Amino acid sequence: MRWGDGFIIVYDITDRGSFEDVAPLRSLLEEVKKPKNVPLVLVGNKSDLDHVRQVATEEGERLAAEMACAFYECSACADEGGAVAEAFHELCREVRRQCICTCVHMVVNGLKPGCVLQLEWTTI
Ligand SMILES: Nc1nc2c(ncn2[C@@H]2O[C@H](COP(=O)(O)OP(=O)(O)OP(=O)(O)O)[C@@H](O)[C@H]2O)c(=O)[nH]1
Repeated sequence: MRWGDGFIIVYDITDRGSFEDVAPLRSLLEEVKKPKNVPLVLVGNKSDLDHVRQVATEEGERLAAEMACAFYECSACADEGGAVAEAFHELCREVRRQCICTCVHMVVNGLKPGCVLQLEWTTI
């Protein structure tokens, strides 16, 4: 988990336990990936199984708002609306936004002596 410019946290909308694991997982990410504000997208998977849903869409939206990240519900099995691809595209956009913010911050505040600037992202 030490490598990665951005992360998608996926829970299963039919499994409340997986939703409850999101917040601790996010805290762990923030701890491991310093500085803060890791580019993140929250995804509720298995939206085709609405009849056995245990997590409401609004709960996912609320958690994403608390985590200040984008939120999608999708189905890996029936991705008719293209939400899976959109979640990945949004993560790439967020990585770019934060990369630009880091550059602006360093230009405004100056590079500290001995500071190593490593910027990298992968084009998909
Ligand atoms: N109906 C439905 N099934 C899915 C979806 N995504 C994954 N699955 C199914 O869920 C099962 C577990 O999928 P895995 O990819 O192994 O994921 P996992 O992390 O082991 O997930 P769980 O076993 O559900 O905790 C498989 O049978 C998948 O086909 C989805 O969007 N909709």
